[in-house]
Amino acid sequence: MKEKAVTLLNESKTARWIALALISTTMFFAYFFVDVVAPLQSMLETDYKWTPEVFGMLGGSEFFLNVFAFFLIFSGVILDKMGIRFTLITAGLTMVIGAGLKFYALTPGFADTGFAAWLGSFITWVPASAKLAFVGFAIFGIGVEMAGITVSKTIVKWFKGKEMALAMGLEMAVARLGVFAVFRLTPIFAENGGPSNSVLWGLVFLCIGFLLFLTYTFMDAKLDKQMGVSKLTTSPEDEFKLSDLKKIFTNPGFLAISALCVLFYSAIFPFQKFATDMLASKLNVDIKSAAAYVSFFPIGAMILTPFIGYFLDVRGKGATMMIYGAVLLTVSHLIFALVPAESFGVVTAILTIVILGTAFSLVPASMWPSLPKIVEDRYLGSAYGAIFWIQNIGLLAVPILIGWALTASNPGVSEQIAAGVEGVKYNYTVPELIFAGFGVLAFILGFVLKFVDKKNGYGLELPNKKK
Ligand SMILES: C[C@H](NC(=O)[C@@H](N)CCCCN)C(=O)O
Repeated sequence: MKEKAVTLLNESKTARWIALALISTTMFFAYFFVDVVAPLQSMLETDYKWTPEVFGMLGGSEFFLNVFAFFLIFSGVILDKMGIRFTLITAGLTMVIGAGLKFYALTPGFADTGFAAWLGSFITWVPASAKLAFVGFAIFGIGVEMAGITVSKTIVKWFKGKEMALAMGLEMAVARLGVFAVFRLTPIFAENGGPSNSVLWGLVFLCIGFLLFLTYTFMDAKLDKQMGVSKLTTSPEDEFKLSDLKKIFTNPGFLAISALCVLFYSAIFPFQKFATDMLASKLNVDIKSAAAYVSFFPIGAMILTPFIGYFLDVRGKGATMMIYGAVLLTVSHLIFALVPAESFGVVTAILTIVILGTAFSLVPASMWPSLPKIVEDRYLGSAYGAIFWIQNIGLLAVPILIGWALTASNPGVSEQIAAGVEGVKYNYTVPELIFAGFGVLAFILGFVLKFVDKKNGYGLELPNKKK
């Protein structure tokens, strides 16, 4: 009897783009929540007595448990052991719980409790609301990074051998749109109810995101059923083993790409936190205008990333793209560092941001689809977890390094600002040179990656799409 051939769900273009839309929309909401209070620094200072230091600590708390309690490593292992559906639901719930705690920290309901009084009784320069918000944001941080690695593995599952880099590029573009949306929407939400209203909206969005993840799991279950994936069909050699972690951390391709990743992202995300003040000081404009220039950065990356992804799918050249990205990263930070303020106008600022935005498209668009070429599928989740963990160490440490370098290279400036002296500004030459230094190291690592690729035949320069 002739067996009926089953057309897999991921062979249907419509089905795989619907799957992508479901998980990407949740990442939009997740990235929205990451920066939900970013534009509200002064409101938080007035309404909740959060000093700039306290505000800065909130950013670090997102990475705290992932780095120090190794949650990102656990998340990768959970993903490989328990599968995509379980991990997506866990990630979605963790984000909602963490966000809920952060919202509660900002409500009068919490401020009136004995718990708040107790939290406020030690390390008194950090208000109780901030302490609870740190805990909530650290829990949310576990969820958002877990979601990030699971979404990457999901895209590989649906798009490998097809439009994989384009799909990853589109997912990142949608996530970057979330960062843009936050700068537009959060101030409006806060005008009608303060920072807690903005966080409440972020929480509502995350609940919708959780439902989208849940909807996706039905598609995932159907695909697995068609593929015949079950505990019975998975042979022991296909299963993830804890010893695979050793394989990941001794894989030369993984080590090279992780080092490139931490260096590159250390000159991107931490830069974003300082960029507004840096441009305001260099251009001698107010914070609002400087922030408007900086908002071109995620938007530029958002527009370019899918195009670069498409190019990588049909033409390849992933490792070369990462080298070009590192060059552009270095050039843009050198311009910020070395062009004197007298010759640095708005046009130079926007052009430099466009160069940086191009780097921010080239490297992520080629880096994330490269990992499945370097490691085996059965431990791909752990590999994404491990690379994010290494990256998170940089994202936690570099803002502290930059803050320290800024203070050390501008003696007396913070004291004058605190005393209300008008017209005093930081000079960002040293921090910008540090960012440029990361770019130079990333450039060297790009060549190391190209070398190990040639030696081990990963195929990083080959197109993703099978003809
Ligand atoms: C896909 C990649 N995501 C990450 O690198 C995350 N580990 C960090 C997200 C931090 C958000 N502030 C990316 O967005 O390029």
